[in-house]
Amino acid sequence: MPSEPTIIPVTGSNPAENYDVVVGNGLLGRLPDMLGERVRRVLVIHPRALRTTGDTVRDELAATGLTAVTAEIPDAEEGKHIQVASFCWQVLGQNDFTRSDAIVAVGGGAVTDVAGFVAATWLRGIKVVHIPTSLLGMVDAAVGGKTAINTAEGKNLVGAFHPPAGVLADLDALATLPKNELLSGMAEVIKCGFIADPAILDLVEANPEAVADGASDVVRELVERSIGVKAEIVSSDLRESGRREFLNYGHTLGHSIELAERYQWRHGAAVSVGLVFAAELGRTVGRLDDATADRHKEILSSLGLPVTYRKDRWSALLDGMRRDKKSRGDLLRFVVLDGLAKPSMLEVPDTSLLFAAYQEIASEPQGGIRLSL
Ligand SMILES: NC(=O)c1ccc[n+]([C@@H]2O[C@H](COP(=O)([O-])OP(=O)(O)OC[C@H]3O[C@@H](n4cnc5c(N)ncnc54)[C@H](O)[C@@H]3O)[C@@H](O)[C@H]2O)c1
Ligand SMILES: O=C(O)C(=O)C[C@@H](O)[C@H](O)[C@H](O)COP(=O)(O)O
Ligand SMILES: [Zn+2]
Repeated sequence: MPSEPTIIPVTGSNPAENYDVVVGNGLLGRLPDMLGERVRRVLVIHPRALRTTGDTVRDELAATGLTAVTAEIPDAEEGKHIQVASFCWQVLGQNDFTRSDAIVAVGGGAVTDVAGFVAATWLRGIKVVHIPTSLLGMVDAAVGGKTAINTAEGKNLVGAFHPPAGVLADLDALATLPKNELLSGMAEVIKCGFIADPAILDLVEANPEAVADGASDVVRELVERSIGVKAEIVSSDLRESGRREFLNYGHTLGHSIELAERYQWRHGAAVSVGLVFAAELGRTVGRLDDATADRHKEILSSLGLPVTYRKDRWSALLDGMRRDKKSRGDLLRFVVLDGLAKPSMLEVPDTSLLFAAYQEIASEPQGGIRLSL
């Protein structure tokens, strides 16, 4: 017997920004209702790797009488490029998409980010529904309305806040997700554990095998708890004027590593190192206790996620971190913990503090683990 879906509501400052994140199995039949009655044309954006899934979604929509077309885009970070957005704008234009039409994103976080960006910009904003197919997409990228593409200078440097009309997190998709991708998504799950819901950490530590099995009840509970953390935070601060910054825990260094690695590391792998760095920074400035700081390295490495980064890249990493969105002028700002589930901001005018924390995670150049396909 398939279990009932769980519905996690996200609210905005006006009712047009309210939507549901549905978690469960076999959810595709809910898509037409989520799109709403006025939609006539739908563009399904998917990566090459998920052509069959994209076609299934298109056919399902066409069977309900909608005009449904697909746009196949490059896989992973190669999709988060201005030329890919431009290609999607061209498809929308050639198919006469109006303001009452919609986009459906089918794929991992890279796809929901770029498809969300296309939806935010086409005619200054049309509806988007996300169908995340990776763990990371389900627990993080598809929820909250941040959309983005990368530029040569860094990660997510161009984007908009554009909440979806709904999210279908269909756990059946995890059946084909490679294990390293599932574990990469666990970095964001663990982030949620450290910033807001320590029960997540207990669950991961108590169930090492189930965590690596996308069909397990433990994974479902982790998905729901992580979405719960994100939904609660973005409902109170969609445009990141305050506590939404806490969701960026581990990302200041993480994004800089992704750039330094020319996006050959998965986001979750880079965030894993970034989380350990942020914990060391918290410890270095005397805010975070040893046990909680050490727990970062222990739990992430128990999943095979990387917790060190090559020591010869510091200067490039520092350069990349200056372009982090939390920076203000010359001032670098980091999310640190004052204790478990007590995130706060740390302004760092003196980069020697950062260098000291970096020494705690620095390894010989061959020491990094590559979590890419
Ligand atoms: N907008 C946000 O709030 C937010 C939050 C977190 C991360 N992100 C972004 O999300 C991206 C990372 O997302 P990701 O980890 O999903 O990476 P991804 O989208 O690059 O997908 C990883 C790989 O998994 C494959 N894949 C996805 N679903 C699959 C499935 N069901 N079966 C088989 N293969 C599948 C993809 O084709 C790709 O090769 C980054 O660009 C990151 O910046 C955005
Ligand atoms: O939703 C948020 O806010 C986050 O920071 C979640 C992050 O996991 C995510 O990677 C996000 O895309 C990072 O945003 P950015 O503003 O640092 O580009
Ligand atoms: Zn992230």
